[in-house]
Amino acid sequence: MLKVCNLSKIWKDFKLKNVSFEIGNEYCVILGPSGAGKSVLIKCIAGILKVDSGRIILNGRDITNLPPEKRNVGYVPQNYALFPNKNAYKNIAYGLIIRKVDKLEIDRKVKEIAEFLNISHLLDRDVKTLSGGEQQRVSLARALVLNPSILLLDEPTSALDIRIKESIISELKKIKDIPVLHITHDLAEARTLGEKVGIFMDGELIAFGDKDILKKPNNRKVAEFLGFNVIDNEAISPEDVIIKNGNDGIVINVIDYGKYKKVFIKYKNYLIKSFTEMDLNIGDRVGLEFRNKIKLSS
Ligand SMILES: Nc1ncnc2c1ncn2[C@@H]1O[C@H](COP(=O)(O)OP(=O)(O)OP(=O)(O)O)[C@@H](O)[C@H]1O
Repeated sequence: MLKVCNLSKIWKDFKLKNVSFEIGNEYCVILGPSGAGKSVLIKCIAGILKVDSGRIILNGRDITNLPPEKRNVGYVPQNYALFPNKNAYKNIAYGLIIRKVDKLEIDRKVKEIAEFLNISHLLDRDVKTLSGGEQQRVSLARALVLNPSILLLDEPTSALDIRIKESIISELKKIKDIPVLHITHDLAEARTLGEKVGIFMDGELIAFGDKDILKKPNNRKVAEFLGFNVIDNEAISPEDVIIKNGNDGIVINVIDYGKYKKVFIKYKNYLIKSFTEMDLNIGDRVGLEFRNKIKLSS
């Protein structure tokens, strides 16, 4: 279990402010826009950045001031950070060699983890010759082979195309027996993987809980970040804005996704987003019905 209590890291132009949350052996996705401080948070937990205040407790052990190698965390950075002059096998084995694990045991562990991540056929390859998705798997294997008490993933799929991304996501779903903390700006990833979900903005964790928080935002900032329409103090998902004949608003933009369209409608002083299969054009007048309104606390 990971317990983060009142964590702060302060620079002149950026502050990570009193971040607190807890995760058990579950998959937690922290979602936030670029620059929110997600990488700073994960680097503090990995021990790459020193915190200014607060505590990090992993399985009951206070790791706040321990060096990275003493924390037993598996950290997969955004750029994978593989050793370019070693093959995949040596990259994966590196941490075990440093720990002076027996050679035969290293071989067994490397092969076992390579099989788990479907990279057995790549072990002899120089990592420079591997694709982004393959490098990503090697980096993941290098972290997992050390039996970490937690896996920290910094935007693990951001550099991958959609097909590779889906296959990495299915590998990530297999990790069950340790907490996984995955940071991303991709809402779809949070929906697919997150058992727990956090929303991080301007250095603050502004929402945290079960993945239901993605469907039921409790405040305006969260609702807007998740793409909800916000009218007065209510949030309405674009799927819950029903377009019909009438004269409530005027279409100001249409994005055609083939089977359906995303439509932007000027309604009173608001810009409303909705999806429709109707054949609408800019300038059309439409009627609107709002379903499943969610009351916002602020
Ligand atoms: N060593 C540092 N010194 C000063 N400021 C830093 C340092 N590292 C990060 N920052 C600042 O902290 C802020 C948050 O950066 P961070 O990389 O955590 O964002 P992020 O949410 O991970 O964004 P992205 O999704 O783009 O990676 C940025 O404004 C960044 O410039």
